[in-house]
Amino acid sequence: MSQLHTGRVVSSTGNHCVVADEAGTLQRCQLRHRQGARPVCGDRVDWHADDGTAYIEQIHPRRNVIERGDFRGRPRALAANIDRLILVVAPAPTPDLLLVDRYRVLAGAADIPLMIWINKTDRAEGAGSEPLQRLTDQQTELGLPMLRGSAETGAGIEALKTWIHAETVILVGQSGVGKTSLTQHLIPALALRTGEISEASGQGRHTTTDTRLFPRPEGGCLIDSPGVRTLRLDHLSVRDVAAGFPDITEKAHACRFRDCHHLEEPQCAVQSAIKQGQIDPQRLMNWRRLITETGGADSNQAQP
Ligand SMILES: Nc1nc2c(ncn2[C@@H]2O[C@H](COP(=O)(O)OP(=O)(O)OP(=O)(O)O)[C@@H](O)[C@H]2O)c(=O)[nH]1
Ligand SMILES: [Zn+2]
Repeated sequence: MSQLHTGRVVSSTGNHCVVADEAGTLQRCQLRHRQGARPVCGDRVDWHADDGTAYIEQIHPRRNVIERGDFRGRPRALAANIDRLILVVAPAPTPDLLLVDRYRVLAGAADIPLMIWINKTDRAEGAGSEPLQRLTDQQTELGLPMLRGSAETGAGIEALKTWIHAETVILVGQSGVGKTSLTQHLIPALALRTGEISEASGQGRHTTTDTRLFPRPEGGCLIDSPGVRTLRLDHLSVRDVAAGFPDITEKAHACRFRDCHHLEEPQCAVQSAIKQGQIDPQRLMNWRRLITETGGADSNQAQP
């Protein structure tokens, strides 16, 4: 048997994938065994060449994996062995706060720290919008990291680089917020296609259609992922949702009823915290919605 090589998956279609070695040399590989886990972006794999074809022999155990629900709600792995999830938002398109909460839950369930990067600070449009303000207030109240800047002007990028340093970081978020532009800015040698509308060709926007990992010259890796409209979390548990809402979960301990739904029960500590401006009422709405989606015991009463 020829030599066994080890590398990191930079892109995958399931049965086929591209693997990078330490030096960044790319190798197209295919799966030897069709059963079992499919390699995803960020996986470490062993491969070896056989009759001119490179085969994946095994996927190394994953430190963590980001899974989202497919159209039927079944979990689908998106990326593995991630150090940090960067949720990119922008003044425009308007931030979707339910989507933000979905990502907070997803990151918590995979045990990956989440930070928010507010992009396009060079643009006036939408800069003082209510959703963006709410989002930053929430992030501050939750004590979670947040940075801002521009992939266009480079503002704030140095601070972002300090955060990323040698980590494997995935950029996620709505379409058009600037994930590919940021990737481009952080790895200038790349020539990626961003959602610029080409006047000359009139062909409209190019958007990212697959998840791809790019090693950074300074160390670490950046994963660019396609923009999403929503994120299904049916495969997660009520406990995962609760962990994504520490503000609500902590207050709920002081509710009079242990099974309080934080609706109109007397002495509800969550409702009091909302009245005192300590919790954004939208967080409670999103909590209820996600608890229902994950099939919580509360589901029949926790309808929004
Ligand atoms: N003014 C300004 N425009 C930006 C900035 N970042 C990205 N854009 C523009 O926003 C548009 C969308 O950028 P992309 O990088 O393609 O966004 P994306 O998040 O990768 O989008 P998808 O691939 O669809 O998920 C492009 O026209 C970019 O030039 C920024 O910081 N400032
Ligand atoms: Zn309550």
